[in-house]
Amino acid sequence: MTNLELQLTWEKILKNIQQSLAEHVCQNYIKPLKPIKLTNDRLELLAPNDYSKDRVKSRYLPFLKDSCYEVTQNHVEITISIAQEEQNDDDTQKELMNQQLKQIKQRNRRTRTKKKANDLIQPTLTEAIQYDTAETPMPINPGDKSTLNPKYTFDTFVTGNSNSFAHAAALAVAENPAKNYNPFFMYGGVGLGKTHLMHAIGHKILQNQPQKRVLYISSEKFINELINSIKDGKPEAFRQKYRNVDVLLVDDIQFLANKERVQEEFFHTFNALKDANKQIILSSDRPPKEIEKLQDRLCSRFEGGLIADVQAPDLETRIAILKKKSILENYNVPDDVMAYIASHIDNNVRELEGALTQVVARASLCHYPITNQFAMNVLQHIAIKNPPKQNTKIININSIQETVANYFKITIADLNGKKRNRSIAFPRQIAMYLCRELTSSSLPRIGKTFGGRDHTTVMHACDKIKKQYMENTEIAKTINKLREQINHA
Ligand SMILES: Nc1ncnc2c1ncn2[C@@H]1O[C@H](COP(=O)(O)OP(=O)(O)OP(=O)(O)O)[C@@H](O)[C@H]1O
Repeated sequence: MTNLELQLTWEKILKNIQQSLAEHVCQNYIKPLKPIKLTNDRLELLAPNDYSKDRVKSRYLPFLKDSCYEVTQNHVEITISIAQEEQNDDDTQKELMNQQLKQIKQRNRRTRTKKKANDLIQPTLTEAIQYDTAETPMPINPGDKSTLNPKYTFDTFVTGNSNSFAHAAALAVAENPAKNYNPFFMYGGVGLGKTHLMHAIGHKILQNQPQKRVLYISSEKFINELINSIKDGKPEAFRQKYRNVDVLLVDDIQFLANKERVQEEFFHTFNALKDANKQIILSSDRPPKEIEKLQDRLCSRFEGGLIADVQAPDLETRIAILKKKSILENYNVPDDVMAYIASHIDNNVRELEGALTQVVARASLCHYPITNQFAMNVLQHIAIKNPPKQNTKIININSIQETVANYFKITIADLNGKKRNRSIAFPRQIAMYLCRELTSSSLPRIGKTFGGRDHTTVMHACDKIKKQYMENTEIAKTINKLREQINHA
């Protein structure tokens, strides 16, 4: 089982257990558990501490087992251990943070007042330690692509009205670094492709000039390295690294807001690179003027080059992005499903791609065909912020039974009854299959509604109808018609 599959299955288990346990129990004891491994007979979980572990073991294990069975159809043993390392990591980080804070305070006492040192360094240090305490500046070699994501190139970037200017500007910078547009500053909302374009510029420059030193870095990492270089008493290593590159790309520069000491250092790095005719590329979630407490001298430097904004893509572009992603990832997703997803997630490409991945992963995990209805079910769980805009009918086991019974001119009592002749058994199996496909009901729940049948009967019906759906066009047509009626009746 891949990590993604494990996460998806765990999500389902969580969803299922919410029906049986109080919300505060789920929130406090079940959700903090982390799935490590799931096999046919074993689920390994990590609890955040001893207390949680004991509580879950003594009170909630049967619920976890039941939910696991409902989702996987396997009876599993559940083992819970404590996230020891994370605990240790936390302690170590706190300890390290205190040490670093102490050292920096001591050093600063020599040159600044104690109050100023605290004001300037403390927020930076605390923030840096949240990310990584082990960042130390390593110089970048000519032609080194290791800081670039190979997937983020101009070839894989889809253009539309929302990003055509940023794309054209990025391409111009990549073709002629440090000529006309220096710095190049991109801004826009979350998940709209700024990072992608930055990496694309890096790749293009290295493609044209393989000996260039190109460094992409998030501002968090930049801050970490700066803190560590101060802590280790090696500010030169930091300067060497950043001032010797040909192209410096710093992502999410808005995180420099409020961090005086980091801004100071970045100001000198910026000047050194600009003076040496090196290209600087920056991204932010807002224009320079709107970055809080950004020194005026930095703000005016950021505004001194080319600024491009990236907007949320329109529907056509969103569909094109999903098509591109499907080709790149080898997904087989019908056009109408991509259009459906694109019409429901409209302001974040990362979420858009995430939705596509979820639909594909869940379909493959549950062996369902990818249909609009299936996508709708998945999106209901993940697109809470962007609820489906069109009127969507409530579909449940009863409404499916009603449609199927009408279609085959039998009664709901027949579907739930004991008769096993083909004129009843076949519609019953189709109805079970559609319940599995169009609702999030578990096999046991479907079996129970269909006259108290066992979950294995439902499983058998679903497998059988699915096979026939693939092999027999008449049956496929019937099922498609029924789906249509269930969705629009
Ligand atoms: N126009 C596009 N064409 C193809 N993929 C895109 C496009 N825009 C965004 N993406 C994809 O969407 C995801 C998020 O994009 P990216 O990380 O570049 O966003 P961002 O603007 O940097 O967001 P953040 O502000 O959160 O860092 C990436 O996987 C990226 O490849």
